[in-house]
Amino acid sequence: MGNVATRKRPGCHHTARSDENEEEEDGPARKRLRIAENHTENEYQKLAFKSRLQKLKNCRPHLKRRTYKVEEAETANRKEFAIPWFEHLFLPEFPTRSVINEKSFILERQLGRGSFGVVYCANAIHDSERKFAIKMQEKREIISKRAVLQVKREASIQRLLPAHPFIARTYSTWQTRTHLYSLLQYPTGSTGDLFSIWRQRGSLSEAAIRLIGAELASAIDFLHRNDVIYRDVKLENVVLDQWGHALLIDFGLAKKLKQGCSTGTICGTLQYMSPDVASGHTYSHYVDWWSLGVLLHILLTGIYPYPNSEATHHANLKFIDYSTPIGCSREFANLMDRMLAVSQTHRLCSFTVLHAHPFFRSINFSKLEQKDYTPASEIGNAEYDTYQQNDETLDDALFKENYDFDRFDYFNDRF
Ligand SMILES: Nc1ncnc2c1ncn2[C@@H]1O[C@H](COP(=O)(O)OP(=O)(O)OP(=O)(O)O)[C@@H](O)[C@H]1O
Repeated sequence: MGNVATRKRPGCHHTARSDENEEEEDGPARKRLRIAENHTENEYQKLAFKSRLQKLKNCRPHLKRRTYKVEEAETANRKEFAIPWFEHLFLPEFPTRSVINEKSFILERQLGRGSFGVVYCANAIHDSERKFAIKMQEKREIISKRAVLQVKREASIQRLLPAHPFIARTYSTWQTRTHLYSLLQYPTGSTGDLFSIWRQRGSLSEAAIRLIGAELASAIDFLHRNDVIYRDVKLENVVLDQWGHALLIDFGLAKKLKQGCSTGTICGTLQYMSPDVASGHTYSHYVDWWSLGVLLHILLTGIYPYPNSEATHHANLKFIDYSTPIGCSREFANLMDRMLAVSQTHRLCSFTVLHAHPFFRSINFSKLEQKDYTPASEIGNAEYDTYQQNDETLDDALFKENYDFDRFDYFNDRF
C-alpha cells in the first residue's frame, strides 16, 4: 500500500492552477506554516527571538520609554511569533482565541471515534436544549500521521460551504495547546449512522431508500455545484435524525475541484471505490455517483454489487460478475444497472440523469429539500428478502476496511 501512497500521477492543469490559487489566497498563513514545517520547535523559537531582538533595537533608547516600548514591542511580536509552534501549525483554520470554546459546552456522551480523536454529543452551557456534535482531535496524532494539511483542508471546506439541509454544518473551530475542536451540527434526536441502522434493522424498504437516496443525491449535487468532490460516500458517513433525514458528515477526503477538472489521488473506501479511481487514471466528480450506487445497493440487498468484500488493496478490486438485483422493482433494478455500469458510456454520472430516472419520478426535489417527506416512516418496512441472493454477505470487519492510514502519506504534497 505504501507505493500507492507515494505514486505520482498527472493531474489536470486546472487542478494544479486551482491549488496554486489556494496558496496565493492564504499567502501569509501558508508562509507561517512553511516556516513552522521547515524548522524544529527550537529553531522556530530562535527565529522568533531574533525577530523580537530586531524590533527592540529599533526602539528609542530612552529608559522609561524603552521599558514601555519593550512591552509594546512584545505585544506587537506576540501577534506574529509568540504563539507556540504547535498552535501556529493549525492557523488560521483553528483559531487560538475563540469566543466559543470547549468551556461553552457540557459533554454528554461519545458518538463515535475518528482517526485522530473522538466525537461527542454536547449541550451548550447556556442553552441545555441545543445539542451539538463536538469533534475533538489530538494534535500529536495528526502531526505524527502527517495529516496537518488534510485536517486544515477538511475544516476550511466545511466552514466555507453554504448551508444545505442534508450536510452537517460546521459552526466553529478552535484549538487548545493539545487538541483541535470542531463544533458540528447534530441531527435532532439522532438515531445513529446509516451503517448502524442498517446493521440493526437489515435491508430498508424501497420507499425509504428512495427518500434517503434522493436526500444524499441532493447533497452530492450541491457539493459538486460548489466545486467540491466528496470521495467518501458510504453508510458510516451518513447520520439520520429522528425523522430519518440524512446528514452527510466527515469531509476528510473532500477536495476543492472545479467542475470539468479532474484529479488523480487514489483514495476512498475500497468497497465503494469506482473503477475510475481504482484504475489510477484521473477522474472527476462523477465518482461520487458510483459510491452512492454501492450504498443504495447495500441498503436493499445487504451485499456489495461486486465481489470485493475481501479486497485490501485497490489493485485487487474486481469489477466483474455484477448481477442485477432480483426481487425488487424494475425501476430500482435499472437504477442499479445504470449507476454501477463499469463502462462510463452506460453509467449514470450526473444529478440531471438521476433526477429524471423513473425510480425518483415520484420525488419532488424542492419539497424534499424543504423536508416535506419523512423517511423514518418508511424505515423498517423492508419487503426485500436478503436470502434471495447468496452472494458474498457483508462482514463487519471487512466493511470497515479502508485507506484511513495509507491515505495520509500523500495528503501533504498532492492531495
Ligand atoms: N455531526 C455529527 N453528528 C452525529 N454523529 C457524528 C457527527 N460527526 C461524527 N459523528 C460520529 O462520529 C464518528 C466519527 O466521526 P468522523 O467520521 O467525522 O471522524 P473522523 O475523524 O473524520 O473519522 P475518519 O477516521 O472516518 O475520517 C462518525 O462515524 C459518527 O458516528
